Amino acid sequence: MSKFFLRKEFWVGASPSALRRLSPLGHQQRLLSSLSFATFDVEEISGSQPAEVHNFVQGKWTKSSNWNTIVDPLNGEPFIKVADVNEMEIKPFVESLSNCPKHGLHNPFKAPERYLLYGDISTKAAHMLSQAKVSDFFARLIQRVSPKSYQQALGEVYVTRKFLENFCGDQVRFLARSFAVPGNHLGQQSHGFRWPYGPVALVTPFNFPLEIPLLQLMGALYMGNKPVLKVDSKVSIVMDQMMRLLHQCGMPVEDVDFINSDGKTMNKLLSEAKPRMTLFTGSSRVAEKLAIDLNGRIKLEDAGFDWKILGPDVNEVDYVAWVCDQDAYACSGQKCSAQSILFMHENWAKSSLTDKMKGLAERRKLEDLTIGPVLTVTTEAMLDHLKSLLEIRGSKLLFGGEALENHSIPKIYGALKPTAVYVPLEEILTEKNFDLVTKEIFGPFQVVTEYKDDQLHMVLDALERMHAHLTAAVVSNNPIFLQEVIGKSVNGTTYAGLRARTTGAPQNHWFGPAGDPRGAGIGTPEAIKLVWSCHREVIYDFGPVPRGWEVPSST
Ligand SMILES: NC(=O)c1ccc[n+]([C@@H]2O[C@H](COP(=O)([O-])OP(=O)(O)OC[C@H]3O[C@@H](n4cnc5c(N)ncnc54)[C@H](O)[C@@H]3O)[C@@H](O)[C@H]2O)c1
Repeated sequence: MSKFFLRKEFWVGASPSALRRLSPLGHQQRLLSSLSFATFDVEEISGSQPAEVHNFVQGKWTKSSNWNTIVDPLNGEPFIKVADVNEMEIKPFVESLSNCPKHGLHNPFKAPERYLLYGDISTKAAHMLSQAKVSDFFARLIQRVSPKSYQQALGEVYVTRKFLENFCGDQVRFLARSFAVPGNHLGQQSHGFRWPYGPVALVTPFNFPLEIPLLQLMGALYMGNKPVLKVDSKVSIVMDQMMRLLHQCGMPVEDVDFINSDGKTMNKLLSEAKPRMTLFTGSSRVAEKLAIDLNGRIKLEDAGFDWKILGPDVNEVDYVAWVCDQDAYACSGQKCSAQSILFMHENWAKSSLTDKMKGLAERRKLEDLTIGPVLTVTTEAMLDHLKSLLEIRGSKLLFGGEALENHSIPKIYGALKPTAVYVPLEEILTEKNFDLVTKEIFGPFQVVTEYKDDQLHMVLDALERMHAHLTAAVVSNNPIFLQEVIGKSVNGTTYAGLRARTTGAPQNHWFGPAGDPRGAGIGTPEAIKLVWSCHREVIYDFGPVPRGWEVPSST
């Protein structure tokens, strides 16, 4: 994350309440410039003034019989009420989806002007997000529900805006570019088209409340589908506001339904509405269940146990230590691409790398949210995991390993200092320890290990045995080393070279797992086409029938 972000010193030392006021705009200016699409002032959401999140179905905002109360992750105050649809209330959503035919809302033979419409909507939405008061609104809203530093939250808004800019003008129709191949005789030609699935569903997690749902939603719409969107209720307030912005930018109200519910109700909706395709982003546990329930009509972006290998060539130790710190601990480790395990060549182990990583980790503080609440793993669970790892022979705590202090983060969430634990490579590979060591802890937690030249095959064996193949980094400028590691691994998004990282996921490169036919992608034209459209071949065969043609004998 780079220069477009705020100067770092601007944030250092800010108290949580001061942080609320700190943004490029400042509190006063923000109050003066209320936003036409927004239904609240982001700074005013509190226990005494809770914000509401509604559902959107069949062209209208609706409430439901129950409210799900979300607590402020920084102080436990109930601060957001989400209209929670229960299993008896899903009918309008099922009906709405079933109104969309399999051939979609548009395709190359139907309503092609909608490709242009979505180019226009993207232009307008990108323009709105380029306004400082709008990007600040979304960055602050993200921070309130999924606490991360302002730079990280603004980075999410920035990537979203750049994605929209990429699909302005004619770029949406170029996504549906077809190709033709000459046939066997005059009048025959085969054409390959990108075809929508029609009714589709999109389920997304809490950690990127804007970027993941918006990028996938627009991809679905660009290709001619009608999606029902479900975002984790803890953070769905962000897409509630984004839906309103998109409506203002001209998105037809019938095009997207937006539901707030628990996982069980969503599971029922999917089973009843039978979307032709579902994109699921979240844990592997739910992903595998849905794959069965939906008979395989699903694409997945699931868990990440992401690895980084430092090759034998040691260079730029400060830089590599900083990237390790960002990869493991930015967003309190709650990126699916977060560095979960670091394999250091012994040359790096002899350098000052881990000391520098420790120093950088210790700079992180709750005041500026460079470390903060962990929304799906409790402190106790993380400390228990650490304890189990420390029981492995030869393992040791490198740094962290303690709960955060002096905070009001509610007990349902986790609060842990950035933690690294060393486990010997030989021990990682044992049958007894492997699953434990390679368990994804969705928090500020990483395993560190060391290998020698003649142990690279053991590192490669560990990669082969892992279940998730999302992101990876091979930190080396030695092409032979890179060739060896890349050639013997599968991760879908692999960074290679001295500056390699595991996180980042900007809009300009593919992000997604590999090695699984159900694997989805996000961000690029290729990702959109793969996830949100299928291939249809139309073979034109106009004739003429050759002069003098006669009925041949049967074959
Ligand atoms: N691969 C990626 O691109 C990517 C991106 C972000 C997060 N993740 C992964 O997501 C996980 C963290 O998110 P989480 O723990 O909140 O995930 P989760 O699987 O618990 O929840 C994800 C979403 O699924 C919904 N859900 C839960 N059960 C459901 C069911 N039975 N049917 C339908 N929907 C259901 C939830 O309400 C939520 O909206 C981590 O494993 C992380 O690696 C992956």
